[in-house]
Amino acid sequence: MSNQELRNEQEFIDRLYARVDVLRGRAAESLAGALAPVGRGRQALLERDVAVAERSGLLAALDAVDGSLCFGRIDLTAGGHHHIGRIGIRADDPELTPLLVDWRAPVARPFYLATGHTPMGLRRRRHLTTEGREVTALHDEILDLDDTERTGYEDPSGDAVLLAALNSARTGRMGDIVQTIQAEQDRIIRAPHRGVLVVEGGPGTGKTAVALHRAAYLLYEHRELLAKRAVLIVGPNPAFLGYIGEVLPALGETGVLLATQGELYPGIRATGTDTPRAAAVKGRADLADVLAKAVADRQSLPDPVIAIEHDRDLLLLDAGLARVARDRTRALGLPHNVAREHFEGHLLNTLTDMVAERIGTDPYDGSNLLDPSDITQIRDELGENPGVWAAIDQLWPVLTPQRLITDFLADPAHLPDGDAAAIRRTAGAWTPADVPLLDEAAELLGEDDRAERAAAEADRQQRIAFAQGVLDVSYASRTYEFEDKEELDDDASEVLSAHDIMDAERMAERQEEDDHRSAAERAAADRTWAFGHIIVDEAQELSPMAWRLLMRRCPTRSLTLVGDPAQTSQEGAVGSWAKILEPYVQDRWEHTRLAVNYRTPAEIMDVAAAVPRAGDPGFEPPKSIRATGVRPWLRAADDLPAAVARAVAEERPAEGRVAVIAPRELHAPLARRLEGVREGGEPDLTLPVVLLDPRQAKGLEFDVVLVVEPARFGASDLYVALTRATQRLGVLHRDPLPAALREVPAGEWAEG
Ligand SMILES: Nc1ncnc2c1ncn2[C@@H]1O[C@H](COP(=O)(O)OP(=O)(O)OP(=O)(O)O)[C@@H](O)[C@H]1O
Repeated sequence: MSNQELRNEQEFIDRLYARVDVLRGRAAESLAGALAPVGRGRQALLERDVAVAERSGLLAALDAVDGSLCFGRIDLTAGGHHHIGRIGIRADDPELTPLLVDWRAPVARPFYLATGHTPMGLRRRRHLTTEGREVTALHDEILDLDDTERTGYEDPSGDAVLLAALNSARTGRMGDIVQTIQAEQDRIIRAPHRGVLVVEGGPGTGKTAVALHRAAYLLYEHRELLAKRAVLIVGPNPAFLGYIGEVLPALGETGVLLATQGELYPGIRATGTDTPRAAAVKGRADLADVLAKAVADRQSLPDPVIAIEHDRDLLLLDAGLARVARDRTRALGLPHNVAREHFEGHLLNTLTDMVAERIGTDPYDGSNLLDPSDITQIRDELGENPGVWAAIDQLWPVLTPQRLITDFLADPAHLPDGDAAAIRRTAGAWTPADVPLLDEAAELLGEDDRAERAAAEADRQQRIAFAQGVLDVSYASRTYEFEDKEELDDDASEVLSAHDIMDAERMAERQEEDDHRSAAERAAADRTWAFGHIIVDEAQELSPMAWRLLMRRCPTRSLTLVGDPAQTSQEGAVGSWAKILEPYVQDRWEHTRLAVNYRTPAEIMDVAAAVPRAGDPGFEPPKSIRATGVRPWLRAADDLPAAVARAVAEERPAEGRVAVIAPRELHAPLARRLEGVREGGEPDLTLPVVLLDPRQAKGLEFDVVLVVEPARFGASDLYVALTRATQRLGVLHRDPLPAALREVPAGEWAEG
C-alpha cells in the first residue's frame, strides 16, 4: 500500500511538470510575441511593457521553482485534498482547476497551522520530498485522531522534515523555508498589518527567513501595487545580501532590490570606512539641522559690497540689498537649488531698480522718466551681464550634494569641536555613513531642473526631427519604387504613407518608452523612488540619519523591521523601536517576537548565553529547538594560527561550511596558515572555509564555527559570533578569556 502512495505522488508530480512544461513553452512564445512591434500610441506601448514584464516574470518564476515545485499536501476531513507548492499552477480545463496551490493562498494556510488540537478541517498533512522531478520521501501527520487509515509514511513526532532541514549541510546560501514554516512564523508572515511591523527575536529564531517570506507573501497578496513599486531589502553588508539573495527568486519573486546602506545613493559607491565615533556622529539626528545650517551658510551676503560693472558704470551691491533678496527667497521655503531661480529674479529686480533710478530719475522732481519697456530692456541687459551672474553664483551658488558634503566634511561647522574632529576628512572614499548625509543634502538642495528640462525638450525635438527624416526617406523611397511600376495602384500611396502608420512624434515617444528595466532596476537608479515595501534586516544597527533616508524611500510607511537589540554592535544606533519609529508613525506599529532558536543547538546556546547574561543577569536566550549531544570546546594555544589550522582540519565536515571568526588584526597570519582562505575584501561564503571578523558574521550561519581570541570582541559581537553554528563550535585563545566565558561552568564545555 505504501509503495502505491509513493507511486501516486510520483504520477501527480509527473502530471504537474508536464503542465509546467506546456506553460513554460507558452510563456516563452508569448514573450516573443509581446516583444514584437505593437500598434500606435502610448497606451499600446505601456501594455506591451506590462505584458513583457508579466511574461518574463512568469518564465523566471517557472525556471526558479523547477525541481522543487511541490512540497506538501493536505487531505480534508470533508474529502478531497490539495497539493501545495512554491507557486500556483492551474490545469488546462475550462474551469482552470487548481493543480497546485500557492503556499501563500488562504487554502494552504492549514498546512502551516493545523494541529491535532485544532485540525482546521484536515485529516492529514503530508510533506513531500523531491529530488528534481522524483519523489524521494513522504512524511505524514495524522490530524484527525478518529481516522484509522494509515499510509505507512507516518511521522509520529511531526518534525522529521524540519529537523532534517535544520541539520542539513549549509551551502553558503540561505534557502527558503516554505516547506516547514512554523505556526508562530506563519502568523508574522501573513500579518494583515500594512504599516510598520517589527520582528524581534534572539539569534537563529528565523527573523530573516520570516521577513523574506513576508515579502513574498505581500508580493502575492498585493501584486498589483507592489510589483510596480518594488520591494527594497536593506541588509548590513554585501556578503549578507549575497547570502539571502536567492531566497525570493527561489520563490518565484524577482521584484526585489537588495542593498546595503552604502548602496542607497545612486551613483555613489561607499567603499570607505569610518571610525565607530565618526559613524556615530554622522548618524546623529541633529546632523539634519547641522546640514540645513551648512546650506544656509552657502547663501552668503556681500562683505561689504560686490561691485558689478554695467554699462560703463559700477553697481554696488551691498549686504543690505542682497539680504532683502535672500530673505524673500528663503521665505518661499523651497530647497536651495530650486529656490535659486527666485533669488535670480529678486536680485535682477534689485539691480534693475538701481540702474533705473540712476539713469531715469528726473533731476527736477525726482520722478522716474522710464516707461515699462525701458525697464524690461534694462533687466534684459543686466541678464546678459556676466558680472551679474558671477554675483548670483557667489551669493546663491548651485550646489550638488557631493560638493556640499565634501565641503562640510573638510570643515565641519555647527558641531562641537570633538565631533567635528572625529568626522573631519579632506580626501578619501565615501563611507556608508556618508550616504544618509548625501541623501539629506539632496533633499535640502533639491534639483534645479530648468537646464535638464530644456535639454530634454531639445533632445525630444532632435529625435522628432530625426524620426521625421527617417520617415520621409522611407516614404520617398517606397513611393519611388512604386513609381517605377507600370501600373501604380491608386491606393498605393495611401497604403504606403508612413505618416499614416506612425507619425514622427509617436516614434520619438516610442523610443522613450522603450525601457524594459524591471521596477527593481529602475528603483536602483532613482534616488527619489518610493518603494511599495521595505524590509530592514539588522534594523537595530541603523542610525537616526539612516532612518530618515529609508522613511523618505517609503512614504506609505509599509515596512518590516528585523532585529535583535542584544546583537547591536554599532555605536550610535537608535536603541529602542519606539524611539526609532516615533517620529514617523508615532505608536502605530506592531511588535512581534520569535522565541525558538532553529539554528543553534542547545549545547552551544548554553555557552553563548553567558555573554549577554554577564551584563544582564536575567537575560533569557531563545530556546533551541534541538540538541546535538555535542558540546562546544575550548582550547588555549601559544601558536594560535597553527592551532586554528589544526582545528579546521579536524572539524571540517565532508559537506558544509566552516567559519573562522577572528579579530581583523589576526586575519593575515591566519590566512597564511589556512589553505584556500582569502583575507580581506568581501568573503565568498560558498567556499568550504571562510575567515570573517565578527561584524561580517552578522546574520550568517555555518555548520562549524571557530571563534578566535574572544577577549578582543565587544560583548554583542561575541554573542553574534558564538551563535553562528548549526552543528559545532570551538573557541581558541591565547589571551585570557573574557570574564563572561570564564563564568561558564566547566561542564558546559566538551571535556579535554
Ligand atoms: N521554519 C523553519 N524551517 C526550516 N528552517 C528554519 C525555519 N525557521 C528558521 N529556519 C532556519 O534557521 C536558521 C536561522 O534563521 P535566520 O537566519 O532567519 O534567523 P535570524 O533570527 O535572522 O538569526 P540572527 O539574528 O542570528 O541572524 C536559518 O537557517 C533558517 O533557514
